[in-house]
Amino acid sequence: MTKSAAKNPTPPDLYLFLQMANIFAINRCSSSVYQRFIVQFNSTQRFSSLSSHVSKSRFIKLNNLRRNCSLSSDAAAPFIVADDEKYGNKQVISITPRLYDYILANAREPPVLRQLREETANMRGSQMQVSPDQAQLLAMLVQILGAARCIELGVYTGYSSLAIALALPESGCLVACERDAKSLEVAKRYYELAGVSHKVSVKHGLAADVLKSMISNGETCSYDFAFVDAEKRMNQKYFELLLQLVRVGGVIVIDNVLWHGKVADPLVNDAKTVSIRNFNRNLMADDRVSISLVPIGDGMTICRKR
Ligand SMILES: C[S@@+](CC[C@H](N)C(=O)[O-])C[C@H]1O[C@@H](n2cnc3c(N)ncnc32)[C@H](O)[C@@H]1O
Repeated sequence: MTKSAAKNPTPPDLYLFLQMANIFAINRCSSSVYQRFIVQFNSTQRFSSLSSHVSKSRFIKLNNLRRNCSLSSDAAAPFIVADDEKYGNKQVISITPRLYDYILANAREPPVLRQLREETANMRGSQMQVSPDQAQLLAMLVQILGAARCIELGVYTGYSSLAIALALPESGCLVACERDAKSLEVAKRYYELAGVSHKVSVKHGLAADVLKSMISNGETCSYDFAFVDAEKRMNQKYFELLLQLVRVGGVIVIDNVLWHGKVADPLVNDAKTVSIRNFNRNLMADDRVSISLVPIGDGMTICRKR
């Protein structure tokens, strides 16, 4: 116990607050999660004087009391879990806005992707787009695999599919599946602009139906890479169909597996969150694939078919 903690012993409510705060802080310290936590804590009415006015910097400082953290006085500094046996004394950092700016400044984004991102920024649903660092990871996976045949479920205006298409060889192909015709028009325009439309086979329809028809067409085990970013409650179904379409050694990447941190929050039990949580749990036990959950963007799990 530190000297100051000994002088001012932590009241039980504050201790509870700090324990809960720690749970959130080891996830991404996004302001939305943080704000929700404050709202939930407020609703208990047991600590309103603290919770209604606590600032993000205060939150981190409070947290700091309970852990041995390395933290600069700047509230924008990342939260670092250190010297904690629960985490094997590893350093695990959260992504603050300042650190995220740095990550984005170190992500390479082709000018045509940037143009698409900027055009989409004013459109409804633009927050659904993968981030430039995620797109860079997808392109990297395609290149490492030497992938020639890819599938994407959930195109929206085409940001992630364009990143994949740009990484494919000239003879490569991407089956890009989307149910919304309007956003597909934007995607098609950018495939043209980027000179990759010959690589992209656009499928306007429901993802599961498109996958089933590909299986019926005898395309099983003929794809190298798939990216899943469509209806979240359908992830398990998509995964089962994609396992048939992807070859051994091929890769399936699923987006939004952290679902803004809600999967780790036992108080959140809406249908989408429960579905993603169950999907993640099933994947853990699925020995048909090797897996790696990467905390990039909203969380992506990379699965390699065994
Ligand atoms: C998260 S967004 C995709 C974002 C895209 N990957 C990008 O980076 O720009 C999800 C998209 O999936 C589409 N979608 C949702 N359910 C679908 C389904 N059952 N079949 C096909 N597309 C679907 C939505 O219309 C939406 O455009």
